[in-house]
Amino acid sequence: MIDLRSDTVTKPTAAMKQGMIDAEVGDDVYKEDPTINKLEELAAEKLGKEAALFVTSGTQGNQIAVLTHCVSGNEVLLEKDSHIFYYEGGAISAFAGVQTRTIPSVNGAMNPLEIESAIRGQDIHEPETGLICIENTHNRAGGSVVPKENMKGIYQVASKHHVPVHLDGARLFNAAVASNCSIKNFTQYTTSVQICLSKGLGAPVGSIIAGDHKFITKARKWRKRLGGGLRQAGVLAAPGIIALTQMVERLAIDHENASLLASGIKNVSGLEVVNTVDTNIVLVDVSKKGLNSKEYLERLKENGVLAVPFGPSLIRFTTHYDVSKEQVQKALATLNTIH
Ligand SMILES: Cc1ncc(COP(=O)(O)O)c(CN[C@H](C(=O)O)[C@H](C)O)c1O
Repeated sequence: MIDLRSDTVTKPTAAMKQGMIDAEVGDDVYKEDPTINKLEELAAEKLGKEAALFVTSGTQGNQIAVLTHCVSGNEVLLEKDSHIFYYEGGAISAFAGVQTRTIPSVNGAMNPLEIESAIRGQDIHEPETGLICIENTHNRAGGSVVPKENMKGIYQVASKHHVPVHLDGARLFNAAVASNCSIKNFTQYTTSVQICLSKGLGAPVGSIIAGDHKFITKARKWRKRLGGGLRQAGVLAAPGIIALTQMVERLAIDHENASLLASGIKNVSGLEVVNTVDTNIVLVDVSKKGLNSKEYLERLKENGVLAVPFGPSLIRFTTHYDVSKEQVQKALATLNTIH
């Protein structure tokens, strides 16, 4: 099977597995796991923040950030197709007791003026705006890079109104590599940031959230309340260290493979690439094949290629560490055989 469903399917490298075996461990609830401490220090430095916290997933990281920034009854401004809104099971309301107010975007970039006009709280009838969330790269926009200038504009508006900004940076390293710039160019315009170790960076488990010391202290308590207190989890932090130190630059290969896939699909009749391929995601409209996305994916699976539905006639291909250029070329040959 050529698995293009998601970069979440990446398996740990041999170096990561060896690191897991060799990891020095301790009880992280007492902050005594040296490998987790090393990962958190490394991540904080790379993200340009005072402190960081190792969490079990991007969803947990995002939800802990909302719980830490907000109080129940707050309103959270976020992009209308963002992961926090679209894919986290309503956790933002279930756990934090906040309401969401979605903002449209162009390829994930929301208009700072539209955000400013949505900020509320002065009137007795209104909820206070507790948080503004950005997503970069933007998954449902096709892995688009949200320009740092746009993030700067949003951060300036948020700061003027004393509202924190949380960045869902599940694929932020993809944005930095695609933009050929330091990740701090993006994180400088955030109060807190979540990055995934377990997607394109290849770690088996986990994410990092980062912010100032006060934020991370509160976030650590929220993680404990959610049953996320880790014990000898250095065995999982070790591959995370390798992810941050050895797996970033190679994301460019995933981007090249996505561009190769997209340009090949342009020659397949009945298929239409609908996103500008900034990073490792290709969105394809299959409606001209006379099939819906689920039917088309079934045909694909029968022929050894996996992808995911992204709408009634839209499918998503995601390139990653475990799919080679040759496998992308094989997948293209398969796409040419499906009618
Ligand atoms: C932008 C963004 N933020 C957060 C998350 C959540 O990360 P996890 O909870 O899966 O670790 C994801 C995962 N995205 C997954 C995928 O793309 O296959 C699915 C949709 O949940 C994400 O794309």
